[in-house]
Amino acid sequence: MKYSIAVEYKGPPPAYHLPHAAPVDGIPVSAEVSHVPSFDTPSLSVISQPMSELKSLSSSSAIAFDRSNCSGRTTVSPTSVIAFDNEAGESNGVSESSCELSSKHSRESSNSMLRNSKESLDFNDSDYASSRVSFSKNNNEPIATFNMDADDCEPVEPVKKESIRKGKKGSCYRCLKGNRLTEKEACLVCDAKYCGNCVLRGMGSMPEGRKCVGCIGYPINESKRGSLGKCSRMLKRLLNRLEVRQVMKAESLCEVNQLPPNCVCVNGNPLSFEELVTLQNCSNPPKKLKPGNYWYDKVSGFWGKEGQKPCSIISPHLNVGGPIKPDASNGNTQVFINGREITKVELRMLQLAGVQCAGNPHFWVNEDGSYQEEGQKNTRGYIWGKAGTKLVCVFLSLPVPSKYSTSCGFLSSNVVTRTVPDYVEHGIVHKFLLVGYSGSGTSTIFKQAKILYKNTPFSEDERGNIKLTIQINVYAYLGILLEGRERFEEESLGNLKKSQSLLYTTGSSPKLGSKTIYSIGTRLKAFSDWLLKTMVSGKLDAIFPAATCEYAPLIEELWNDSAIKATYERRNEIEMLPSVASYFLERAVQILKTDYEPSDLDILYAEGVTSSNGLASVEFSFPQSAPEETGDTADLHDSLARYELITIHARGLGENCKWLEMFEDVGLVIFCVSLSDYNQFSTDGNGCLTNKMILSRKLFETIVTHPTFEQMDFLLILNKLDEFEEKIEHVPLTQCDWFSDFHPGKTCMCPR
Ligand SMILES: Nc1nc2c(ncn2[C@@H]2O[C@H](COP(=O)(O)OP(=O)(O)OP(=O)(O)O)[C@@H](O)[C@H]2O)c(=O)[nH]1
Ligand SMILES: [Mg+2]
Repeated sequence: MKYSIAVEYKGPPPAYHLPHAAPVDGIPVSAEVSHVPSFDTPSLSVISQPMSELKSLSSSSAIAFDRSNCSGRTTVSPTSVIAFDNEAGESNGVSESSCELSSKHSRESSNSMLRNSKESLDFNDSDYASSRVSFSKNNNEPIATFNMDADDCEPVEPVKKESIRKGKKGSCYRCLKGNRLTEKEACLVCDAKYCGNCVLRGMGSMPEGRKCVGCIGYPINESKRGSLGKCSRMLKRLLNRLEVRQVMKAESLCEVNQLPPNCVCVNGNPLSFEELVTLQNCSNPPKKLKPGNYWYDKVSGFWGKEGQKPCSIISPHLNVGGPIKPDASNGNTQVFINGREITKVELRMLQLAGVQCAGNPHFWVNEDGSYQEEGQKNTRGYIWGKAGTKLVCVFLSLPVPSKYSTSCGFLSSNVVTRTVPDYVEHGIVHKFLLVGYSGSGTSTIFKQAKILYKNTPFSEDERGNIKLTIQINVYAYLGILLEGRERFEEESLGNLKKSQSLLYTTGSSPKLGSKTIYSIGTRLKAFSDWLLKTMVSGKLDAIFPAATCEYAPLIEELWNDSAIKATYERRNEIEMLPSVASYFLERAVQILKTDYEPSDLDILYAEGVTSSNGLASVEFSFPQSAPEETGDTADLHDSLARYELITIHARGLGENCKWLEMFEDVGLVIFCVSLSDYNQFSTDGNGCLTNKMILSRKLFETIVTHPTFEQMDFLLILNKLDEFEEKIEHVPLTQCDWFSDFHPGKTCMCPR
C-alpha cells in the first residue's frame, strides 16, 4: 500500500517522537499441560494470570472439574504436573522508535493528519535518514511518501509531545517542589505532572481535559487513553461537581482526543476513517480500542491482538481490514477456524466443549457458534451448546459471545439458550462459595471481585477502616523488622566478641566495641523497645490512630537509618515478615501520614481486611463497560446475570466443616490452593506440624465429600503461581510427602 503526505513548512518546530511499532498490550498467556499422570478428573483446564494486573484474579492457575464426567470424586489426587507457558508479551503501551522527527506543522494539521493519512503535515526531512519513510521535494513542495508492505504492517502511531522536566525527579513541573510521593495530576499529552497548588495554573480551564495549556490541541499519549474521562481525587477536591463533569465530558468527547484510525491495523491493514467508524459504531464493537495490530475473523466475529488468542467476539461481517491470515494469532495446533490456526488454549476450550479435534481439522465457525468441517455441508454442532462452555471460557480468559454479538446470534437461538448453564441465566442470583486453606489467597480473590465488579467497592467508612488496618499492619511489619534487627545485632556482637577474644589470645591489643552495622541510636532504640512491647502486649490496634500522628515523624528517621536498611537487606531471613510486607514498608513514611488514602492495589495487598471469621459476601454483575485495564474479555460477560460470591475462612466452617450446610444453595464451590505451600508447615487440628499442601488436600476432601455438596460443581484454583515459579527453581517438589514419588526425568517443570 502506498501513502503520500504533502508537507508544508510553518512555524517553529516542537519536538516529536515517531513510534515505529505499537505493541499490542495485555500479557499473552498460554497454558499447556505437559504431563498429567494419574489425575482422575477427566476435564482439566488451566488458566494463568499475573498478580500484578488488577484484571486477573491473582497469579493463579485453575483446574475446572466437570463433575458429570468425574468418577471416583472422593479420591481426587491432583498429582498432575503442569507447565505454564507465560511468554511475556511486549510491554503495555506504545514503544517508540529511535527515529525522532522535528515537525513544524501547526496543531490543527497534526491532528487532522492523525485522522486522515492524506492530510498535510510538515517534517524536517533530514531526520528521516533511518526511518522507513522516504521523501522527495517537488516544486518546493516537499512530499513525504512511505511504503506500507501489507505483510509487514505497522500502524502509524500519533506523534507525541514530550514534556521537559526542569526540577528534580518527582517534583512538580511548575513550582519544582515536592517529591515522587507528592500527589500530582499528569498532562494527558506530555505527562508533565503538577501538584495541587499548580494544576489549575498549569492546565487552565481544561477545554480538552487534563492537558497543560501548551498541549491543548495535541493528541493524547495513547498509553493514557484508559484514563480518559476518569476523574482523579485531586481534581474532585479542586473543582466543583459541575466543573468536574464538564472537564471530564470534554476530555472524553473532544475531537482531538479521539483515536486516530491509521493507528489501528486490522489483519495487516491500517484502517481508514470510514473503517474505524464502522468498527466503533457496530452493535458490538471492540471495547477500549487502542492503537495496535489486531486480527479479525469476519465470519465468527472473533477479535484479538495480533499474535495472541482472541480477546473478544465483536459483530461479524464488518468490512474492515484485510483478509485474516493463518498465523494471525500465532497458533501452533494445526487446527484451523475460518482459516486461522488456533492457539492451544482455544483448542483446550474446543475439546472441553465436546468438539472433536482429532486429525487436525479445519473448521468453519459461524457467528452463532455453529460449526462444520471445511468442505462439508452439515453443521456438526454448536460451540456454545454444551453446559459449562461459557464458564470454561471465563476461566481460560477466552471471550464468550455477548447478547449484542449478532441479531441472529446464539443468544436468540432457543436451541442454544436452553443449554446455557443455570448460573449465567438472567434473573436469579448465582451463588459461588470461595474457600481455601488459610493463606491460600481467598481474601485476595474476594477483594479483587469487589474492585473489578462493584462501582463503589468500598464505602468511605470501609476505606477509613482499611486505612487504619494498613497503618497498623505497617507498624507490625516494622516491629517484626526491629525484632530482626535485634537478632542481627546480637549475632554480630557475638561474632565481634569472638574475633576480639581471638585477638587477645594472639597478643594484639583489642579495642572493645559494642556497635555493629545493626545498632541504632538511643532515640530510635526507645521507640523500638516501645513498639516491640506494645506488640507483645497485643495492644497495637488499641493505641492507634493516635500513635500514627505521634510517631509518624520517627518512622522517616527510622526508615532512613543505616541499621534498618541493613536489616531490610536481610529481610528474607526474617521468617515472620510476610512477603507482602515489602510492598507497604517501602512506602511506610507515606502510608503512616494522616492524609494517606489507600489505593485499590493497597487494599488488594493488605492483610486482615476481611472479617476475622472470613465470612463475607459480595453481589455483582459483570459491567457492560469493564473497569479500566480489565481487557476485553470481561466486557463480554452477561451483564444482566447477577452473582454472589461468598467467602468463608476455613476455620469458620467449624469442625469437619459442619457449617457447610449453610451453603447448600450455592451453585459452584471455588476451592483455592496455594501452589507455593508445598514446603510450608502448619499445625493441624491435633497440634501436629503438617505440610500445608496436605492440610489443603484434607480440607478439599472434606468439602468435596460433604453430603451437602454431592451434586455441586467444583473449580480448583491453583494460586500463587508466581511464588511457585520462583520456589520450584530451588526447592524440590518432593519436600511434600504427597509428591515424594514425583520424578520428572527430562520433563521440564519450569514454565519458561
Ligand atoms: N505472591 C502472591 N501472593 C499472593 C497471591 N494471592 C494472594 N497472595 C498473598 O498471600 C497472602 C494471603 O492471601 P489472602 O488473600 O489473605 O489469603 P487467605 O486465604 O484469605 O488467608 P487467611 O486470611 O490468612 O486465611 C496475602 O499476603 C496476599 O497478598 C498470589 O497470587 N501471589
Ligand atoms: Mg484472608
